Amino acid sequence: MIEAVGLTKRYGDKTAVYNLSFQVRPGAVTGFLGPNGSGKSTTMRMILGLDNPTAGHVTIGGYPYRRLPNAPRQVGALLDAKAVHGGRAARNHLLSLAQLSGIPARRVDEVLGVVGLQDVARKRSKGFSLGMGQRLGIAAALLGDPQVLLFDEPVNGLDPEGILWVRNLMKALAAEGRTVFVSSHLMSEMALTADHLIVIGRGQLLADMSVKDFISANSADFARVRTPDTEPQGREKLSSALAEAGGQVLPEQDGALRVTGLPLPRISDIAHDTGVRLWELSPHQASLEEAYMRMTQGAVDYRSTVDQKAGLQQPLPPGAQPPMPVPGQGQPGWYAPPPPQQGGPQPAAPQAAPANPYAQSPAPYAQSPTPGAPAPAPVPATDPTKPEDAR
Ligand SMILES: Nc1ncnc2c1ncn2[C@@H]1O[C@H](COP(=O)(O)OP(=O)(O)OP(=O)(O)O)[C@@H](O)[C@H]1O
Repeated sequence: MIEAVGLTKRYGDKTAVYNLSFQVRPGAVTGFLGPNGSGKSTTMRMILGLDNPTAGHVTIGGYPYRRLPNAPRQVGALLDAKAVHGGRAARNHLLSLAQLSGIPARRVDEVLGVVGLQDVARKRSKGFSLGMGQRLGIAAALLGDPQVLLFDEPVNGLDPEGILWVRNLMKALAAEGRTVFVSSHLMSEMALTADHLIVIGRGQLLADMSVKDFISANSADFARVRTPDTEPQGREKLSSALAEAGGQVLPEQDGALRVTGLPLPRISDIAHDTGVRLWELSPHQASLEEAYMRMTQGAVDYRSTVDQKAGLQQPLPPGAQPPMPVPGQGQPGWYAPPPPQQGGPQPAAPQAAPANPYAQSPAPYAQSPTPGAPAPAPVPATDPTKPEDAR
């Protein structure tokens, strides 16, 4: 098991990871999600003892990585597939790693077979495609037959067959009782691969829960309603009637309406009463992708101006910082409407820059996983996560 407690990393005045506490348990694939620059790689490097935390600590099987007995046999990692000596043949690269860790040469041939590189084993890796490089990195991670595996973006550059192979490999490793911690940007892939999710934004924990709970906690059930394209006035009439009845109505890009807060039979009755014909009335639940977008929308460091122009993101006033998202409280956006207001938290209204957008209370789904675990680092009076530059 991997356990992080109050993990914090600062580079100068940049806080890459702040007060992160979580556990990664054996026998499951745990997905590690977060927008670009949210601190995933930094966290993985601290787990592997490649970076020292500024505060807090992280252990594997109860030990910091550097004090773990026989670490290469216990922990395998793929961090950067390009970090290989390109002039060396794939097999020689693995052989040198094996020799350093006292792993027999036959294991090298075994893992080459597992990742499907046996036919190019004697070729120099500098000629490898991105996908072949990923496979070689995965082979290196598997070399010591470790119980704990970390993969940073393992499907980068893989074709659909390669992605399926990685998915099955991760699941098989977890089914053998191993601890599998895998970062990815591909939400749809995580939905198919991971059992559990740890989501971070700007270095802070946003969610620590099963994939199923993540979706139901963050996604909103909604109805898609479509009126005949030839009758735009019917669409307007229905929108007003639905809003009057307490529904929230948002236009979809294809001209349909996205309605929350009203059950399907009620929508049907309202359409009937207003004399509007329907071409579609269908129930939907936001996907993992949508739930993730909703949760991290305020924690994205880099966003395209084109997204704003296309209405995919709420434009912010000049110089304003987006508010940090609070799980369960959606932020207005194109991806999914706010959840129905049934006594739950009210969705956040579009906001100009709050005085201190990052000084939020802990996310409701991000409690420390271990009751009685050591208290995380105290929150300093100054805001440590404030980015150096306005993005
Ligand atoms: N060695 C370093 N020196 C200074 N800043 C760093 C260093 N390493 C990371 N950072 C900063 O810390 C933040 C987190 O970076 P990190 O690479 O951990 O994010 P990430 O979630 O892995 O991003 P991505 O998904 O884009 O790979 C970023 O703002 C990054 O610029």
